[in-house]
Amino acid sequence: MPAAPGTSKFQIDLRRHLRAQNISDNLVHLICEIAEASKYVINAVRTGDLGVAGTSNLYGEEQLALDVLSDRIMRKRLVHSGVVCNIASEEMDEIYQAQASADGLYSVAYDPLDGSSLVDVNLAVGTIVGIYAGCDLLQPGRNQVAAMYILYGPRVSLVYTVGDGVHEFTMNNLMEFTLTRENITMQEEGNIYAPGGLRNKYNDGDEKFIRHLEAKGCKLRYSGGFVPDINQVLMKGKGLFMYPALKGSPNGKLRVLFELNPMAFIIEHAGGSASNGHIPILDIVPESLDQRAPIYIGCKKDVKVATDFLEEGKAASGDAAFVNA
Ligand SMILES: O=P(O)(O)OC[C@H]1O[C@](O)(COP(=O)(O)O)[C@@H](O)[C@@H]1O
Ligand SMILES: [Mg+2]
Ligand SMILES: [Mg+2]
Repeated sequence: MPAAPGTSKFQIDLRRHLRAQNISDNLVHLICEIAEASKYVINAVRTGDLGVAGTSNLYGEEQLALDVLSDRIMRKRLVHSGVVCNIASEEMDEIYQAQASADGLYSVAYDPLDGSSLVDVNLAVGTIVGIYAGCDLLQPGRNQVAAMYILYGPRVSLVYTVGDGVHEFTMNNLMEFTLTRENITMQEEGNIYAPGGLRNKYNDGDEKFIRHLEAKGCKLRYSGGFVPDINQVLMKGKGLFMYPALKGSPNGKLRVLFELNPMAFIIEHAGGSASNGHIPILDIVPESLDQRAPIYIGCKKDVKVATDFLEEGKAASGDAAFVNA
């Protein structure tokens, strides 16, 4: 008996898997379009110009040619998908309206190439996407209807959730994404940690937390790429990634809309948790496109221990500023 189209004993493709989820045809189409766009991003990463673009993004960070090219690839695909209302990108200064509000449309917040500065040293990078129903992009991340990332590593993988399990697809020799892991789940606690930022700028609670992890014999696994570092915690199902508030940077470095919300949505649906140190990332009400927040994300127990150390550090220092951080 031949396998049904799109499936075989070994291969279930992305579109077929999405169609089995309880989501609209427009959302199936949108996620497949983003997957298609990633094939052009891969080509740019593998062969594109590594120089600077001569421009900067809304954070004042110098844009690489790859940032601008990846952003253009993603935006063009989203506009032509016909199902997108508003677009926000880490590489654009403001919201881009693809079409006026109408029923059945979605809005997309994305980082087209996270970790782009790692390409010239040949480390893994990725694209991060959060999807909302309708036209409002300044919503709490808990309102996302889908989140996904594409990881450009030794293998190209795509991870998505529409709120019913977290699933991984890997690109095959025909550049098709086929199912490789389904309903990925995190353990309660783990033994790896990815500590972002300069340690000499850590606040007391975070410094004590790291020493606790080292005393426990946890393994430091940090590449400087948010997507591969999160992917490692997710696929091993254990450990946590953190990019805390730093002395002089009370909101850390990573961006709520483009990086934290999509990853927090994925990790929570895999049974993990994500906090800014005080509340779940997904409960933050974004006030601006460029909003940043500290993040502790991964196994539930590991995140809880991190926030407990933060509370202790806050109480011990009694620092009013710290209390309100
Ligand atoms: O170099 P640092 O300060 O540890 O920051 C690393 C973090 O910054 C990032 O590289 C930011 O990525 P982009 O600015 O390229 O989007 C993350 O991928 C990573 O987690
Ligand atoms: Mg980024
Ligand atoms: Mg980026």
